[in-house]
Amino acid sequence: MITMDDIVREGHPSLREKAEEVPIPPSDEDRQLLNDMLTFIKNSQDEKIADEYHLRPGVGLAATQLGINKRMCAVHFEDLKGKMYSYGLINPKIVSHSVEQAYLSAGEGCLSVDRDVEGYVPRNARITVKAIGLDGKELKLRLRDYAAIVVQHEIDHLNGVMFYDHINQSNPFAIPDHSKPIG
Ligand SMILES: O=C(O)C[C@@H](Cc1ccccc1)[C@H](O)SCc1ccccc1
Ligand code: NI
Repeated sequence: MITMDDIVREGHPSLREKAEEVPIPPSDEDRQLLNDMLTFIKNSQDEKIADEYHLRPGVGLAATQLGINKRMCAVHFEDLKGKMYSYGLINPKIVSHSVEQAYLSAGEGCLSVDRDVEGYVPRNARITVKAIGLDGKELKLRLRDYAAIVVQHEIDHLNGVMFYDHINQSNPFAIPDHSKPIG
């Protein structure tokens, strides 16, 4: 079972590495790891389990946050309209995106960052992602707003990018052009 002890924190080199593509078809070991990552996120959202194992609630997790240099991430969340997203993504790739940007009004956090970092994180408002799913089949996701933000946060982790890299350092709450607040 993955717990917070398995999640590397700021300063760990894995968070700044570009992760390696996963060989396709994914091995049973890789699929098991990705399933364990998805289970961690679900557990982190279960009050009883999260309390018992001291899990920080999360909506996504990337393999690089476990110190594992593989292009895999998992997401499990409801968007602001109540639509459920629950995916293990292998070799995810953003194949197209909107010019329009979006940012979470509350800013972002990270399970690998044990501090609050204030400021807006501008991201693409709409993205199309291609990946291999947990079942080993190709999948294509068209995501917008909150869902697009979560998946971009995770794909960033696979490229060694942290959410605060996107924050305007001279004015963290500057509203980027062509961007809209979410939440
Ligand atoms: O560190 C991670 O990758 C997991 C993040 C993902 C994330 C944070 C902010 C915005 C989009 C994605 C954790 O989920 S941070 C904690 C959290 C929990 C619920 C909702 C938002 C953020
Ligand atoms: Ni993160």
